Amino acid sequence: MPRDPLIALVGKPSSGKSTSLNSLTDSFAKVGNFPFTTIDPQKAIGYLQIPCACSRTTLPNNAADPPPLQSRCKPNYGSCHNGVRQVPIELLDVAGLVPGAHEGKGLGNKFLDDLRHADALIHVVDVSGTTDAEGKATRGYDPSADVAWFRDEIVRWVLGNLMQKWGGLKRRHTAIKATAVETLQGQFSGYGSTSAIVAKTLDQLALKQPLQDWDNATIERVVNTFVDVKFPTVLALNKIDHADADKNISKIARAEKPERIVLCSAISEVFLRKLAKQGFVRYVPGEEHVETREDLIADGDPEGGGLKEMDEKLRTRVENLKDMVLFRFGSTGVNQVLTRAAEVLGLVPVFPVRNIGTFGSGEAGAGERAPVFRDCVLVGRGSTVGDVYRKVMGDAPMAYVESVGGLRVGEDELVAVGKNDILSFKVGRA
Ligand SMILES: Nc1nc2c(ncn2[C@@H]2O[C@H](COP(=O)(O)OP(=O)(O)OP(=O)(O)O)[C@@H](O)[C@H]2O)c(=O)[nH]1
Repeated sequence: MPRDPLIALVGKPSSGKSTSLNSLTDSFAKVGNFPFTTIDPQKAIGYLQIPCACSRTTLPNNAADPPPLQSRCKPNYGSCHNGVRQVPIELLDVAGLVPGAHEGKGLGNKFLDDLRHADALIHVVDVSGTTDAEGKATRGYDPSADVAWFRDEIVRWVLGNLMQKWGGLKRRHTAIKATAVETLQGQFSGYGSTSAIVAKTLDQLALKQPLQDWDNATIERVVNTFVDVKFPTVLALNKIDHADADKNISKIARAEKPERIVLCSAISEVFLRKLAKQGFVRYVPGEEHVETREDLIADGDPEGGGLKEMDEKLRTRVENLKDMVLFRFGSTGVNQVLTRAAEVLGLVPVFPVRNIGTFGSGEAGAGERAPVFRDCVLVGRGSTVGDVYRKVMGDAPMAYVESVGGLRVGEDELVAVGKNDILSFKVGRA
């Protein structure tokens, strides 16, 4: 059965991992329950924001069905507000990595061990340049170096392990006439790899020589590509509120693909949520607008929305944060970090419903209409209808699967956003 996707937060000490994790997990919007039964202390629950199926669907044969489906969207897990759904997703908090980790420096081995479970990484980079490679306080450090050495540590770890065994592995490969995918997967399964991941790695390289003829440079290319395929990474350039951040952001942005980069200020998000909880501001996580009592009074509400008055110091901090982060960058960026990680991972949200005619699951209360789209599961790119069936229904025998309009879909069809992503599963004999 496909397991739930897992995104790991990684980075050197003091880059802001804990603060980022807090800002991602302490969602003060009412988010309800989550579906993961065993929570280990290293895991936390984040909420991925996606457009909900309720925002794009009307009931078949009754396009004008009142009330709109959005008002009846009641997720079992997470929440849905105005068609934006927050879907729970597991995050892994990984120990800080320092250069030399592949030789066991710092918490190196523990870090690399933890990494095996991750499907994608969020690399939290301190873009202010105020911490050195080991996380010690400094000024003027170049954080683009972190991006390079960090990946290099993972590559050297995998490469080191592979080279130790290469001689024997090559002999066995030739003796049993294995394919390159079989031989490499035998070595890479320990990193949570699958044959599909190894096959994709080799496809990308399109190597001409057979495995037994690979030279060291070729093996290194294979490992580099494998690391990119197995650990797709988003760079969360954190601490953008800091005055020194701008020049560092430009340097990294010039060297990296734009889709890999997200700018964020985790501390600003944590601060705004705290102020909102304490009743000083109105703030919806992830949005540009922060409203204070003064703002609301100026807008004509003499009660100032019931918000508390801030002292001069607090007011100045909030105004600075608006200028330095929200106006300049549009938001604190933390929600986009997760959205981008889900994108690089190619996650597809699928909505299983009991009744494909009404999109409902469960019973309506007296005088109420049945709730819709109660469930949403996240599956990886390339997942089939059958994969989702097994994830949701386990080993129960499949009779058939229906998509919108009552159309039957085959087990091998791929699920994709807007296509076969609302499904109803029927158990039993076809
Ligand atoms: N200016 C600024 N400081 C931040 C931001 N995020 C975190 N910090 C500060 O950076 C320092 C380190 O943050 P942590 O979240 O503890 O970093 P960490 O990566 O978890 O550190 P370790 O636990 O040592 O691995 C703290 O003093 C935070 O307040 C940010 O967005 N802006």
